[in-house]
Amino acid sequence: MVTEELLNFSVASMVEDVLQQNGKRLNDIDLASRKAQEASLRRNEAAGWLRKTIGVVGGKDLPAQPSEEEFRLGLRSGIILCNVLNKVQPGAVQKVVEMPCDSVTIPDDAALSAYQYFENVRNFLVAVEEMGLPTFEASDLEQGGKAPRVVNCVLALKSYSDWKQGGGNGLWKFGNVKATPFGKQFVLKNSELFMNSVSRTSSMGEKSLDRSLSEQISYGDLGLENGNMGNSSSFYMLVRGLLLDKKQEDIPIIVENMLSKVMVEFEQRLAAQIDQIKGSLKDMASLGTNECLTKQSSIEIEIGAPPEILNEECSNNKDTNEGKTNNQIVRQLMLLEKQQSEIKVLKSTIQATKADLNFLQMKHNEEVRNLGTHLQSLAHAASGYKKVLEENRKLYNQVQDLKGNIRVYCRVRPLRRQANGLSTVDHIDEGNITIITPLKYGKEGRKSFTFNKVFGPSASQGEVFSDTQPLIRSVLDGYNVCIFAYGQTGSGKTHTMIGPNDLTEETMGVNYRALSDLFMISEQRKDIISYDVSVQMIEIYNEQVRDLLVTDEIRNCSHKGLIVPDANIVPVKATSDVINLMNLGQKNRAVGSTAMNDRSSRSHSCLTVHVQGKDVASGTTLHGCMHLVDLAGSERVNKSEAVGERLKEAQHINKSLSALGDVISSLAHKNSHVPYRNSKLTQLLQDSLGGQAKTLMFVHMSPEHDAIGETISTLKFAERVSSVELGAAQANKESADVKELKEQIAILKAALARKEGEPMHLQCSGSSSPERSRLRSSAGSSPSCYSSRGASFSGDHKQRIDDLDSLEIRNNSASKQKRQSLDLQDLLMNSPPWTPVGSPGLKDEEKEAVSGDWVDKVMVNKQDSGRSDNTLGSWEEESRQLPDTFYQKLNTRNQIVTDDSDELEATTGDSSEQDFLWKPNVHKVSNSSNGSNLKKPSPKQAKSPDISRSSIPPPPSRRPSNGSISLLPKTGKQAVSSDAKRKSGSSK
Ligand SMILES: Nc1ncnc2c1ncn2[C@@H]1O[C@H](COP(=O)(O)OP(=O)(O)OP(=O)(O)O)[C@@H](O)[C@H]1O
Repeated sequence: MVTEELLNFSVASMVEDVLQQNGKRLNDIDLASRKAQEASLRRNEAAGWLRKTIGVVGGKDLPAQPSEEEFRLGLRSGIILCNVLNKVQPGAVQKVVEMPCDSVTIPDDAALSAYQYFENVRNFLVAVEEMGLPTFEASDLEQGGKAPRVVNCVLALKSYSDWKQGGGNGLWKFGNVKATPFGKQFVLKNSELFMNSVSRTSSMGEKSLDRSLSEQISYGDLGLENGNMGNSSSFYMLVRGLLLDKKQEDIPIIVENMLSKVMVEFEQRLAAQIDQIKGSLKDMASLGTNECLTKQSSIEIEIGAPPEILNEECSNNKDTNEGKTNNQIVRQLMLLEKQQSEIKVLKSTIQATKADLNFLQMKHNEEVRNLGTHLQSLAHAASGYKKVLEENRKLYNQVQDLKGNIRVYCRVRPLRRQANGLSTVDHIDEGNITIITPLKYGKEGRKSFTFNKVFGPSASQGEVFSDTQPLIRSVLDGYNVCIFAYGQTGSGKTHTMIGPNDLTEETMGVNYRALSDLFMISEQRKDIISYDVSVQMIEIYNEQVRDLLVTDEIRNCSHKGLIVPDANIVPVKATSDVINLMNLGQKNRAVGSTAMNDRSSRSHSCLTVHVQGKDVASGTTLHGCMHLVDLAGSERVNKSEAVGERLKEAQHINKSLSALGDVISSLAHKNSHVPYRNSKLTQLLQDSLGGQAKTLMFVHMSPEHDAIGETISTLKFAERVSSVELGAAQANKESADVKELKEQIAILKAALARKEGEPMHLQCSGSSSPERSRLRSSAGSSPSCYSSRGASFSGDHKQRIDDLDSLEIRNNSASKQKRQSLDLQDLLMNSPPWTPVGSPGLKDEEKEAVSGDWVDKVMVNKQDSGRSDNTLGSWEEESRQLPDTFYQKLNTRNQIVTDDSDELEATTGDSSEQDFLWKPNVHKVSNSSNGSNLKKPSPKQAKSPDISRSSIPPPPSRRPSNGSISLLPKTGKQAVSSDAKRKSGSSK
């Protein structure tokens, strides 16, 4: 419904305005032509409708577009009219008199039968009148009659018929005629023509006008109904006033004109109104969506029409852009509304999805928590498993240590670039390595080796060293340790032991790290034990031992063969000292370029670290020694393309390495004879391989395919090495009491010497080769001069002496201890029975002798006293002659708790010649109540070849007859002076 505000005019008032404005002008309209045209159109319409209703045959007498005359003639019989009426309103004319002949053929002037004429037309007019339709006079069908009246009647009937066909609902809008067939109908006579005119206008096909008029009337009706009839009477009066003085025929045209004006006015006002609405809509669009929609719906309510109608109204202005915009806005609003409802749906979907997600997340979190717990338990189990593995490994190593096995760690060098990424290593697993072998080496093309540990190509220097650390601790605990690197040339031995050329803290090798650790631990223990550390560095080059710690030129350590004690032994206080020394040693080392390695070591190098510790509280001393050996690499001379000097070097290297192989093989088979003396290298390593040292071998392998032959033989050799049992290592410790006892012995010796009455230095200088003599004399009786090989050695006596011709390896602390112990034995052997214990009155030089080369002096003294040719019998004899008080003294000291070096066993080997094998723990002199105290040898013991069971040393008869001087460890200067001494001795 359009309110006054929105549609701010009523149809009635508008019509009134138009009528008032235009009423006067209507009179001026020239209606003549229009009247004729109008009459013709109406007639044609009436004729056409009649023909159509009655059919072409029934209406054959009436042309489609008849003239006025033709129209009159066609209808004058009344037959067409009656039949049409009956079609529209069946039974309206009860009886239609048909003409005996075709009415057209009857001439106009021929008189129709009165019956025909009267009956049909009269019946028609009566029926029409009863229907309330406009009628005409029967005479209007006669010549000179008023045909337009007939036309009006027909068109009214048509109008009625249309209304009826449209359903006949409500009022017949043109006449208020009730659609009752025959009842009296009230017809407003005054409006009759007006209505007919309207009907006519409608039937003229002016559809748009008709529709507009209908709508106007509809709206008009609404206006009237709405009570805007305050001026309806004036509107009525106005119309009546306008039409009153008009001829009846002119009225339709006047009304029509008026209506046209009304229409124009109405359209103008409506357009203005729509513009106003559009403005409102634009405002709404600029407002929020919700307000917009609210406003839109309020407008819809007010207008009383759905948006489609509004759209339709707007579409009337299609040609204007504004109309389009309006359409768009409305559409957008609808779209917005639709979107809003969709958004609502989406929101609820999102809410549901969110709830689902929360649930899923909760579940997920729960699962993650469960997994976490599970994982934790797994990790716990895994760490437990790892711990067990680690424990197993430790236990295994402990068992190995107890058995004295040589530990073997395998290290694989990274592939060379030229190898194209093809490695012979299949996989590495803790202590196992599997290599891919050519078919000839194994059925499967795979071969596995087991070692204490295997390091892959990516293992860092730190990782490699970490498993070596416990050994370093052992050195400080008084053990002898040997770490040596073995492997084919170029397999990474020097890299492991020293590091690459460009040394950094990360790339430092075992040597540096070991020394660094040594100092670190000694620093940590300094409140309990004070340590002295000294270093030697030698190399074996072409079967010659050379001192590497010399600043001028590398020199052989001996004029004849090599005597290692002559090598510089340099005290060191800090890692930096060691680094400097090692750098010097490395510089002096024989290195050459081969086809296999740019920086190939052409010698075996050995860095020896001596550690002496003294327990601050108890005074107990310990001696540890560590050999760090970087062997020269084995090489196939054809591969290394060695010629000349290099070839000679290679031959020496290979020879010494094969000698090492022989030694290992003998040890593995527990042969009684081990061929140590076959090379300088095996002599050097004799302590470590045959003694009680803790020995570790780093076996290196090159992963390239062309090295597979060497790799397999290297790994096989390493496996054999790992099977060698050396016996459990023992710490070299001696108590303060033992030390004291030794001092007493020294005093005794000094006293003895004094008693002999000969100045020792004279005897000493009189010796043609004192060192050799000493070595020879002591070799048979004591291992004291064999420094690090100290406690145990095998091989025949002759061999030992021969070994000494060429090599004397600097004694370590353990051997010093042994020597001291054996000095006691010497004393026992050589002291005359009358020698008083603890002879008083030592002179200053005697005291000096005690603290210095007392062993040499004593030995020389003994030798010169003519006892060097002692036989076993005479030695026993002499031993027995020792006063009981001496043994009492020893036993009352009750403190001769010695380590391995004090416990010795002389035994006969399988060889024809008598071997002396010094073994640990055979005899222990202890203060335990039932312990075996040092006793005077019984005659039985003396005779028995099982002298080894006695704590008494081997017979002096084994000693060389000539005098000898055994050298104690000396530091740099001492070594040089000793060397000079030796030289002068030899020249004599
Ligand atoms: N673990 C490693 N990581 C990186 N490079 C390595 C490793 N091992 C060895 N190399 C490199 O391989 C080359 C040969 O190594 P190295 O000189 O140590 O071999 P070698 O066994 O001592 O040889 P030779 O017996 O001929 O003296 C060197 O350039 C070295 O830096």
